[in-house]
Amino acid sequence: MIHIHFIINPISGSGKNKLSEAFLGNYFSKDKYSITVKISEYKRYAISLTEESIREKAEVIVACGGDGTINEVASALVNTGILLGIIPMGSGNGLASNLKIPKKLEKAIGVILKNKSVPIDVGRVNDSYFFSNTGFGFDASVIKNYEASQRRSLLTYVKASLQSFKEYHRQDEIVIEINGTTQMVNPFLIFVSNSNVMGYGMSLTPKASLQDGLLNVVIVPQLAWKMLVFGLLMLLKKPEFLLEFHCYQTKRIDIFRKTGTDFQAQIDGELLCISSPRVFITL
Ligand SMILES: Nc1ncnc2c1ncn2[C@@H]1O[C@H](COP(=O)(O)OP(=O)(O)OP(=O)(O)O)[C@@H](O)[C@H]1O
Repeated sequence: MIHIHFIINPISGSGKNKLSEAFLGNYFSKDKYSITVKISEYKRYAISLTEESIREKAEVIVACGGDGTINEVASALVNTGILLGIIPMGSGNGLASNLKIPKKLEKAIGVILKNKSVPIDVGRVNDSYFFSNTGFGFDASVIKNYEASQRRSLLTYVKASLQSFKEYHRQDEIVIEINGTTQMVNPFLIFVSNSNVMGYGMSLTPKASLQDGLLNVVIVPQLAWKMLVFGLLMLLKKPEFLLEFHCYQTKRIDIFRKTGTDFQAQIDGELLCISSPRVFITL
C-alpha cells in the first residue's frame, strides 16, 4: 500500500480545478494506494500541511498548484527522502514545464502513476529554498504588483510588468560576488535560476538545468529607455539579444547592500522581504 497525500491550492491558476478525493479515486486504485487530500487555506499553509503529512508517514506528497505551492510543499520535503509529485494547476507552472509534466490533469496523474522519480538541485536564498528561480530588483517589483492584483494569468503578469516599468526607480548600489569576482552594480535585475522556464513558457535562462549542480545568473544593469526593448525581447523569448544582458553559471552568489537594511526578492514567484543587508544564494 502506497500512502499518497495531495496538497491542493484552491486559488492557484484560474482557481477552477476539479481535483477531489472522489476524482483521484478513479485513478489510484484502493488496493494499491491510500489517498489523503488536504486543502491549503492561506499563504504558506501548505508547509504545515506537508509537515503534518510527513508525521503521518506519507510516502509521496503531491503539490497541486503552481510554483508557489510546489515551493511550500518541496521546502518541507528537502532531505526527507519522501517523493514529491506535481500536478500543475498554477498560472505560470514554470517548474512543471521544465520537468515536462503535462498540464492536462489526467496526463499529470499518469506521470505520478508511473512512479518514476528524478533528483533535482535545490537553491537557497539565506534560509529559504527555491526550486525554480529567485530574483531581485525589477523582477521582485513585478511579483509585488502581480500579487496585489486579484487574478493570476499571463495578462495580469504583463500588466504587472508594465506597471513596474512605470514605477521603477533606481535602486541603491549593491556589491555582487560571483565566481571570485566582486562588482559594484546598480542593477535593473538580478535573476538566479535553477530551471530553464520562468513560467508562461518564458525564460531568461534557457540553458539552465535542474540537475547540473549550477545556478544560472542573469544580471541586467539600469537600462533607461532600453527597458522597453528588454520587455519586448522577453516576450519574443530572445532576452540575450540585449547587449547589456550578462549571464553566469555558478554555485554561489553573494549580494551585499551598502546602505539599507533589507532586500525585496521574489522566490519561485512569491514576494519575500529579506530582513538582512546580505543575501547568500547557494545550491
Ligand atoms: N486558500 C488560499 N487562499 C489564498 N492564497 C493561498 C491559498 N492557498 C495557498 N495560497 C497561496 O497562493 C499563492 C499562489 O500559489 P501558486 O504559486 O501555487 O499559484 P499560481 O501563482 O497561480 O501559479 P504559478 O506560480 O505557477 O504562476 C501562494 O503564495 C500560496 O501560498
